[in-house]
Amino acid sequence: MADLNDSLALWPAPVAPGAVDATVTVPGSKSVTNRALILAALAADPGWLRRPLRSRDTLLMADALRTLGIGIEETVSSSSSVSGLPQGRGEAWRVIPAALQAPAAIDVGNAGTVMRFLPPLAALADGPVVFDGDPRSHERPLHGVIDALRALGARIDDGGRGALPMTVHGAGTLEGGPVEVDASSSSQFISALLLSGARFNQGVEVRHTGGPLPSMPHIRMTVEMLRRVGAQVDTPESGGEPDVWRVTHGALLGQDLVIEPDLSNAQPFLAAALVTGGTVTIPDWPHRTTQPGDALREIFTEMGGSCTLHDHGLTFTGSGRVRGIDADLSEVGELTPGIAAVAALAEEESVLRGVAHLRLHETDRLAALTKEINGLGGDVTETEDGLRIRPRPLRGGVFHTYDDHRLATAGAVLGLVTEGVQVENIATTGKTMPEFPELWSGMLGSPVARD
Ligand SMILES: O=C(O)C1=C[C@@H](OP(=O)(O)O)[C@@H](O)[C@H](O)C1
Ligand SMILES: C=C(OP(=O)(O)O)C(=O)O
Repeated sequence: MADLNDSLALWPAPVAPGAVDATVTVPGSKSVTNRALILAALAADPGWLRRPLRSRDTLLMADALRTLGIGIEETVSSSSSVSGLPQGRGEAWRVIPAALQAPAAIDVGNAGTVMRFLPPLAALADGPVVFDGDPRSHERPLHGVIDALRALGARIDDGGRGALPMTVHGAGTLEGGPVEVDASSSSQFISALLLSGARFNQGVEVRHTGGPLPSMPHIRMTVEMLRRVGAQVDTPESGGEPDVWRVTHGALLGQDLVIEPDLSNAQPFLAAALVTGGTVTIPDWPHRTTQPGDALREIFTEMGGSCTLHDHGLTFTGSGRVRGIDADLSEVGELTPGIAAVAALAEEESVLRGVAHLRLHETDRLAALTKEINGLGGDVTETEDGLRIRPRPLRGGVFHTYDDHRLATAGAVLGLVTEGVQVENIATTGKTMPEFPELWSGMLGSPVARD
C-alpha cells in the first residue's frame, strides 16, 4: 500500500537537539466539538461553542449542518465573555438551530464522527440527504447506524452495501423506540443514536449485542454531554441493564460550552517528553474529563515518565528511560499509534491488546504501524487483536501515513530520536490538528519545517 502514496510530500521529522522543555497549547477536542455541534443543532435555542477545534473533521461537520439549514456563525470573542480565557484564544461558534432542510448533500471526508453522528439527524430532515466521502469512508463500518435507523422507522437507500455512499430519506420525524445494534466495530454507532435520540418521537433505547464494545469513554462523553443539555439518559452505570442506553424524548437546551483541549492530540507532545527525557506542559488539562486521552497520565507513567496535574495544566516529565507495556487499549483505541511509537523506542517488549477494530479506522492501523515501524528497522508483529512490539535500534527512512493523522504524529515521535525519518504527507494531521507542524517545531524551539 505504500507505493501508491510515494508521490506525496515528505516532511523531514526534526531530531530533538536534547531533552525537550516546552509548554504546548493543544487545540480543542474533536470528539467534544463534533458532539457539541450536533447537540447545538438539535437544541430548542441558540448556543455557543468556545474554543472549538477548527480542523478538517469539525469543519466538515459544521459545513454539513449549515447545508441542512443550521446557522453557524464564527466570531472572535473577547476574553471578557468567557472567564479565564486569555485574550486572542476565544474564537467561538454561535449555533442557531432551525428546521432541518433537505434535499442536501453531505461530504463526510473520512470523519467517523461525521459519517455516523449525522445520519440519525438527517432522518429528521424533510427530504433526501445524500452522504458520501473519501474512498476510505466507503470501507468504514456504518451498518450499525443504517440498520438501526431502518428499524427505528427511517428509509435509507444504500444500494444494499451497508456503507457509504447512501441517501437518508428524511421524513421530518422518526418514530424511535427500542433497537439492537452490534457496536463491536465502533462505539460511534451507539453515540450516534443517542445524540439525536431525544428528538425521536419515542426517544431511543439502544441495546448493544455482539462482541466487546470499544471506546467506552467516548460513550460516557456522549451521555455526559447529553445530560448537560437537559436530556434524560439511563445507562448501565446509572443502574440500568448492562449494554443498554436510553434517551427519553424531550427538548435539548442551547448551552454555552468551552471545549476542552484534545488530550489524544496532546499525546505526541507528551511522548516527546517521554522519549527525550524532557518536560512538556499542556495548559488547561481538565481535572475531570471523559476524554480517553486522560488515560495517558497512567499509561505514559507506566512507560517511564511522571506527571503532575496542577492548576494550569498537566506537566509530564520523562525519566530518560522508556519502559515496555502490556496493555489492553480497547477503551482508548485512538491512543494506539502513539503508544506503539513509544513502545518501539522502549527498553522492553510491549504487547498492545484489545484493538482489532483499529483495522477499520482511518486506515488499517495495525497493518500500517507494523509495516512502517518495521520499515525503519523495527520488529512489530500483528496479533489477532493488537501488536507485539520488540524494540530494536531504528534507522531513517520514509514513514508512510495512509491519510491517517495519528500515523503522521507517530512518525514524528520516532523521528525525534532517529536521524533521517521522513514523514509522508504531514498535512494529513489537518484531520484533527492542522497546526501540528508549527506546534512540533515550537516545542523544539526551532523554525517551522514545512513540507
Ligand atoms: O466517538 C468518538 O468521538 C470517537 C470514538 C472512537 O471510535 P471507535 O469506537 O470507532 O474506535 C474513537 O476511536 C474516535 O477517534 C472518536
Ligand atoms: C479513529 C479516529 O477518528 P474517527 O472519528 O474518524 O473514527 C481517530 O481520530 O483516531
